Amino acid sequence: MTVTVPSKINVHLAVGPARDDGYHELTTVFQALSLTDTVTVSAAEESSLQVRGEGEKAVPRDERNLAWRAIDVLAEHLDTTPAELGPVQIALEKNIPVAGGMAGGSADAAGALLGLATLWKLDLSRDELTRLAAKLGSDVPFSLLGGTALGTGRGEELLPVLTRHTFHWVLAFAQRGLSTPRVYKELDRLREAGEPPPAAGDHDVVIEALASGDPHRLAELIGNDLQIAAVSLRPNLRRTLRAGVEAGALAGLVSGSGPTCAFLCEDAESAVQVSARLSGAGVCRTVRVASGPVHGARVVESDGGPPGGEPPWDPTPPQAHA
Ligand SMILES: C[C@@](CO)(OP(=O)(O)O)[C@H](O)COP(=O)(O)OP(=O)(O)OC[C@H]1O[C@@H](n2ccc(N)nc2=O)[C@H](O)[C@@H]1O
Ligand SMILES: Nc1ncnc2c1ncn2[C@@H]1O[C@H](COP(=O)(O)OP(=O)(O)O)[C@@H](O)[C@H]1O
Repeated sequence: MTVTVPSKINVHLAVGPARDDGYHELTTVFQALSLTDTVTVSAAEESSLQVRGEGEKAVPRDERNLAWRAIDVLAEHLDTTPAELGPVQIALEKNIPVAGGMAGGSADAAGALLGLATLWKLDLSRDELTRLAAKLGSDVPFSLLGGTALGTGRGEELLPVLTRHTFHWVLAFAQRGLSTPRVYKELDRLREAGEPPPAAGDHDVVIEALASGDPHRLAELIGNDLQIAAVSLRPNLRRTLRAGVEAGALAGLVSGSGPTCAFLCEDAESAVQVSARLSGAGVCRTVRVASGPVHGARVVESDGGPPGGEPPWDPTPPQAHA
């Protein structure tokens, strides 16, 4: 059973104060991008986890791996044990940077959940799968859903946003990842020390700009409250952000908690040009071109049965209005 899962960027990320449970209340606009991980799950004699590709050495191979934890979450939901469900082999083909603010671990978790639910022919509704996804992490429900969505709560409460237009992005991967909790803590620290002005404005206008399909309009509105914290921890991100715009992008921002920088480009051709210039600028480890929105976790190859091209749920959930 093979599942592809998108990465994400937050075109808008407004961070509220820390809650009693340690999470921050968010208003965010997610967009799923064409840079994807592939998760393959199969019944095996013995359980195993293989990881190949981008950042493979930095990915945990034990029970800390989010894809692996999907087994425990499914077993708990079914009131059984992983041993009862049977040994499985999980293989991750990674393209999404590890600890890069693009939800790579979340993507693998969503892919494993969908893959295992399909492999084991579990009768789970979309809502059930989404609830299980939220147990694995705040971003995992979005990795399942994909597209463009408004996220609230800790990021797990989603309202899909209808967008007919494709946007073109250039992604600058950094040498090393950044820890998400560390970046949230740094924002708290900066706020205690003097309240940096919010970078993210009003989400409604961002959704309108997405609906208009006009990248120039969107470029003026993208913003991420975590950017100042990521830049405080990695000051050289300032140079990367500047270099993307100098290379011809309309605007750039840190993706989620960073350190990946995402640059919005006028069109596909411009994205290729910007990526070539940015590669030559020597301000990051790797440059990739991606577009969005794309669909969420999707079974692309199943053993025996027809490929489950669409998720096994109602494809038209309620939508936010632009
Ligand atoms: C910042 C964001 C923006 O989409 O993405 P990434 O940069 O990680 O991709 C997310 O909020 C990351 O979501 P995710 O990576 O799933 O986080 P979780 O595993 O749920 O939480 C990890 C830790 O991040 C902090 N956290 C996460 C979400 C949130 N709303 N408030 C928080 O303060 C908490 O310290 C938590 O213990
Ligand atoms: N399948 C996975 N792929 C990548 N990282 C994983 C995975 N499972 C667990 N992790 C852990 O989660 C951390 C955050 O990873 P990731 O989801 O890639 O970044 P981010 O939260 O910045 O989007 C990593 O540093 C790694 O230790």
